Amino acid sequence: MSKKQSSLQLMGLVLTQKRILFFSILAMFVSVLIQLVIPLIMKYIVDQVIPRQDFFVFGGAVIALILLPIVASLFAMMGNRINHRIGAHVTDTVRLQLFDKFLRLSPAQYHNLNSGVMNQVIGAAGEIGDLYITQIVIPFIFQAIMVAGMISFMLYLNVELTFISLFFLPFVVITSLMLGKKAKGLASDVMKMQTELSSYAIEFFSGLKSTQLFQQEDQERAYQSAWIKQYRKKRNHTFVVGQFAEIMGHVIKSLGFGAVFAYGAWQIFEGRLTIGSLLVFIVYHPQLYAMIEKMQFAYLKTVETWPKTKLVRGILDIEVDRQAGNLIFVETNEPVLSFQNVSFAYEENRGQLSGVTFTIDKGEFIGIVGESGSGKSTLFELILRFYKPSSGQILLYGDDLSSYSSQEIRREITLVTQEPFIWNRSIRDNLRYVKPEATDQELIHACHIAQFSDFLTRLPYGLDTILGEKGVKLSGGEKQRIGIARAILRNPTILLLDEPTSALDAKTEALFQEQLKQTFHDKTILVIAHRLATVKDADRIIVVKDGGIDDIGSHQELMRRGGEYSQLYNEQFGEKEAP
Ligand SMILES: Nc1ncnc2c1ncn2[C@@H]1O[C@H](COP(=O)(O)OP(=O)(O)OP(=O)(O)O)[C@@H](O)[C@H]1O
Repeated sequence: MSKKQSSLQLMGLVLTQKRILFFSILAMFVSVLIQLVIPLIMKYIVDQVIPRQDFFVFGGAVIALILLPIVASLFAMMGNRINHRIGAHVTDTVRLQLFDKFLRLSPAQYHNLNSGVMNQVIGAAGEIGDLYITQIVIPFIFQAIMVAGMISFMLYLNVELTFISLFFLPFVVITSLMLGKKAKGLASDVMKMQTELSSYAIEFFSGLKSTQLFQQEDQERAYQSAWIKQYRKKRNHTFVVGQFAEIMGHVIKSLGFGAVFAYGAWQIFEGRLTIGSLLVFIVYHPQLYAMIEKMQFAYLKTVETWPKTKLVRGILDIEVDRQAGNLIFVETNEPVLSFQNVSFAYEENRGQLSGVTFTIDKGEFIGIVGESGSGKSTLFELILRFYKPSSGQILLYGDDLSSYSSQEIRREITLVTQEPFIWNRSIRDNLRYVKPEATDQELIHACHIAQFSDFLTRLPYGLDTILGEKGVKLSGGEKQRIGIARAILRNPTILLLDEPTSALDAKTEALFQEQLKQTFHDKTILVIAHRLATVKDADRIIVVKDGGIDDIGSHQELMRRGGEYSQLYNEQFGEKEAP
């Protein structure tokens, strides 16, 4: 999507409210018209009613002068209320659009985003809708109408005096443009600092234990205090720029007012202008500049809001993969999973896989081993389509993985990681997260296979026990068993296990494996493990080395060949125990 299209989207959101926008414009227009008419009534009183001493008309005109501003402000209020509704609509819609986009980002995309960006963007959506659209964009339209109306009336009354009044206008424009440039740079710096703080706030509590353990409280405090100091400096600078714009506005307005008054008086002396007309100019001139000041403010705010609008647009413009889809894997005689000369790198020269080729048949139990950082988890990331291979093909039942949507793939393939994510909700909710319609019986059955039942029965609130943020109230092994129970509930065609039992004791792990093989006897299971005992009984073991496949075979075959696997095995169990 091009930038032009997404910026149109924002205005498009305003236009979806065109019915109420019409009433807002109407209300503001009536208010503007009344305000423009008031000085003309004053002119009429001064030039015609007072000289005629017509007290009846005078009384009526004075009542109109009192009532009209009240009516004008009522209409303005009505317009503002509608504008707020439009702004709220824009905010809500943009927030939801952003959230939908966040939900669809791939790891490659969100790893590049700072974690504070989410806070910033959600806040920015509020600013764009509530402040920018409501208080800047829509009022700007009326201010422009009002300025045009005033200038037309002024020209009609006296051309020379109008030009004198407008003489100072270019100065306002020049100051705005100059200050706008400065304000834009400052706003961008302020936004970057706010994003930094949001990220820091997110990390702060996760890292607090380490901070205390390594006694780095002073360092954290120093970081905060440096941030506060720098932030205050930038904010002060922004404030000074704003104040400078205000002062310049007053100076220009006063100079203009003096010039209009002096030139108008001189024209009265010469009999070329009535007192009433000068009165109109005296009222219009400050009003005109007040409107222009507001437009200047709108410009500066637009410039200030620009980095945030750009950020929101940037997020909305990120292209995401096709997510939805209802294709079902059709089991064929083809291997369930096949890597054909697959290569991939997260970043240039980082985390490379190259020329990976292997085939897995339905119902196989496959172990994956290799040194830390060799690329084992990356294989799973590619299977689940969190990343795409840079070359080669991954086939599912003979079809290229790219012909399935990510939803279709993740419906059939499930991953259990070493540290499953736990929500600060009950055990029931954490389990049902993967299958909302699961009955308690199903949950208990899954917990039984995951060797979690004993723990569950010891809890006073059972499935209703709340687990704390990120599962802080659970041990590593308990968290892993929740992860395993979730996978069992999903009942996938292919189960990927990435060190799912690393925190379990050997006895519990053996019990779990036995249960797993029984329950998933017709499914394909791939297990990554450092502890070779976990995969020793697998049908085949894939040995990964430096981003490539070193060897594939059963435990006995690999031991006989005496390669990387036998070395790893001997390191763990000693030469004596090797078969
Ligand atoms: N998101 C990422 N961006 C950049 N590089 C990454 C990313 N994730 C992993 N890597 C790199 O890719 C390489 C392979 O990582 P991977 O997690 O697949 O290894 P592994 O064999 O599973 O390691 P371990 O046994 O320690 O879990 C590593 O060098 C790692 O630093």
